[in-house]
Amino acid sequence: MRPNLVTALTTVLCTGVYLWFNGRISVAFAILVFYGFLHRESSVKVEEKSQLPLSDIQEKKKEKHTCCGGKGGSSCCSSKKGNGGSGHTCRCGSQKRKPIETQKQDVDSYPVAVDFTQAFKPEKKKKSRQPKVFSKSMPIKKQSEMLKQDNLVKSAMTVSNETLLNSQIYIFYCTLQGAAERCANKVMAKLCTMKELRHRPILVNLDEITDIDDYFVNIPCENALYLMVLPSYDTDCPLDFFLQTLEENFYDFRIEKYPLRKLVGYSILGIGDSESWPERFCYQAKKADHWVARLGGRRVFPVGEICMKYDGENKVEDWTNLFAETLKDDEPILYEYDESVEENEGADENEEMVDLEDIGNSDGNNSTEIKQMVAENSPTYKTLTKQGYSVVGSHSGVKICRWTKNDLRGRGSCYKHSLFNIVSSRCMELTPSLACSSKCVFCWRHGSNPVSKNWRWEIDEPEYILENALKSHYSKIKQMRGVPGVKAERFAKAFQVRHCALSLVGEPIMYPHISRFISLLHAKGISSFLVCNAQHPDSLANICKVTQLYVSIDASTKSELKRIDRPLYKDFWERLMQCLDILSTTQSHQRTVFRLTLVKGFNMAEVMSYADLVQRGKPCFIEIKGATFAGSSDGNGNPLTMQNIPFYEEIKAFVKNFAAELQRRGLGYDISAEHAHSNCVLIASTKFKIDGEWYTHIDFDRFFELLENGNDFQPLDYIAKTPEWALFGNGGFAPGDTRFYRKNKKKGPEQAESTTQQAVQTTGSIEIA
Ligand SMILES: Cc1cc2nc3c(=O)[nH]c(=O)nc-3n(C[C@H](O)[C@H](O)[C@H](O)COP(=O)(O)O)c2cc1C
Ligand code: SF4
Repeated sequence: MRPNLVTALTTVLCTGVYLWFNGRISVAFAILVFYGFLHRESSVKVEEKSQLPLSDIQEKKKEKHTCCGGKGGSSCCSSKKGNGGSGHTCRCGSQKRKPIETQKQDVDSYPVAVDFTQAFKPEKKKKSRQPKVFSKSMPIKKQSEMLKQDNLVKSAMTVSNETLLNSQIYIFYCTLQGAAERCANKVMAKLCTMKELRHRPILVNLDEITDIDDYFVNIPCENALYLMVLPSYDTDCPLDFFLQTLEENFYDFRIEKYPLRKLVGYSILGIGDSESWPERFCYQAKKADHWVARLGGRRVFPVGEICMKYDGENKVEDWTNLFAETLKDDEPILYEYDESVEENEGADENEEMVDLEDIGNSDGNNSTEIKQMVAENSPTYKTLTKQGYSVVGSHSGVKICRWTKNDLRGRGSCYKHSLFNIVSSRCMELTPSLACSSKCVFCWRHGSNPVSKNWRWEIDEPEYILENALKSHYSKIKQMRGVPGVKAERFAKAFQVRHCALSLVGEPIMYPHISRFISLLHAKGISSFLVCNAQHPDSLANICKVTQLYVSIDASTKSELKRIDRPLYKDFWERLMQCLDILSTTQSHQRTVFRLTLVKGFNMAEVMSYADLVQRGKPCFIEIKGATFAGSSDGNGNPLTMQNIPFYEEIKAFVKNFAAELQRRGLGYDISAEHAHSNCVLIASTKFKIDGEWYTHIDFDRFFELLENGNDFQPLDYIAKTPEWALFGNGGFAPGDTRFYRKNKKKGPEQAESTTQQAVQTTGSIEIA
């Protein structure tokens, strides 16, 4: 039964009963009319409800019980008619509703979907837009910790713990042609006139620094401020190594993240040539600026970019004056680095990951990306050619050594003749890599040849190098025909090279195709003497058969080796140890030689630790030679003076001690041969002493025979007897040659030795073959 019918029947029944008991007709009529009115209202509502779907009905029921949370609106507990109602107060805390028109405007101006999930969380503190200012009292260490935590490394305001005027300014420069040095001196002169500066600036040639990390990982003092005067070169230059080191330090996980944060600040003055290199104008100064900032440096003055072509020095003066003014201002500085440089880094990294062998096989299209080691228009090229080198291709060099010239004139061969039977007039001195991974103090390099840990240049094919090296060598030999005293027979034979000393300068084993190159030499009947610096164990382990394999042992302890070789690798000592192990295992089939170059005051003190190295590497021979003078210490990064050059007597004393120590340990070595003229003595394994006679010489014909046979062979398989004149105690000068003495020098054994000393020293040259 429908509810309104029941109500109607009940109403009519009640009205009838009321009239039965004498009720008044007018009242009964009024009741019926009132009922009729109510019935009509409720029927409309029931009709409306019956037209809604069930879900909507349930929704409406829910709405009824929802609290508005104090916001008001259609679901408000106080609202009777939803959105249609107006003007009443919400009991659950809602404010008075706004008129509909105002509501409409608000809806338009808010996001359509509002996320209330955060609405009841505690309100977040708004991020301050003010840059952070580190107060002076905050220690630097704490600053850097804060920066790490806050990730606030790209941009922040900084002040230093020290005033700029109280800083110790270091003016670094790097130069090839002298302009940067002149500018650095100018800056120095200006700063020295500043009375407010409390410390006199210090001028430092970047190329003379033994270890860049001494300044760019560790800081020399607490109040250091760096100013760098840097040129740019689009060819290889020493600055490449500096920049590479900064970058490597940034990515080196062993190094504290922001080592240069300890600086009071830094600024860079770039010099270049905007007319000739518009695209790359001052690019290396900008790169240095980027990496110093990435390493935590605080730029106190913008990078100078000065074109030196016109009026450069005056512009440098203007920049310096502004820089000097800035030193008087200790206001906070915004720390930032240039992110655009970083964006390109990915590309660079990918380039570096290109397989070296692939580079060699490429069609040359990479030339825009991969530089030439020594490009024809580079300052290095000019320096090398001035010094008599012929640059072959882009990374190899040949030079006729002075012993080759001497031998052509019948004045004696180099020490390798008396020690091993190499004839100097038939020897070509060559390097397939002018670059090196060390900066030895006795090297001729004068700070201009490329340095790098690994190969990162274009690669020339071995065939090309050999063909052109021989051409260059022969053309230099040809020039000798007019020299007085040249012996016709030796001159003719000199056009058939029989030996190749792979040393000269640089590090030959860095050349990626070194084994192929050696095999080409052998195919032409040229014996190979490969000298390596014991820093590339992987290449050493893979090297092919060599006539004689040298490893330079320039010092016997880690600290001495660091001081004398100035190696680029941080793990240089471990690398040396690995190389020694390779010599005594994988490469024990080779005729191996330790080469010691003795430098007084650097590496002559210890024989015990040298003996340790011999015990480990078990070489066939130990060649001990006094260093020769490579020029003054004046500006070329070479700290040696004449005081560091040992006399032959000192060399002999060292060798005797050394041999005695080896014998005391029962290692089976003894002194065998010498070449007094070169301050050189040979200690050999007693395996090469057969029936009481030394066999340190090489039978070259036999060596090639064995190679051709293709079977494995050992050093003892191609030995020859050491001639009498070469044995230790006999001087090592070959009969048939005429000893040449300089004017006003007396003859005789003792005098001859000291004359040698003088002759070698006055030439200022260095024989490292
Ligand atoms: C081979 C060569 C390459 C150069 N490459 C650039 C270059 O890429 N960008 C630049 O701004 N200047 C370049 N320069 C100009 C030198 O940076 C400029 O002459 C500078 O003053 C040399 O400084 P230095 O005399 O101290 O070596 C180059 C100069 C030479 C000789
Ligand atoms: S010094 Fe070296 S390059 Fe010169 S002749 Fe001797 S081995 Fe050859």
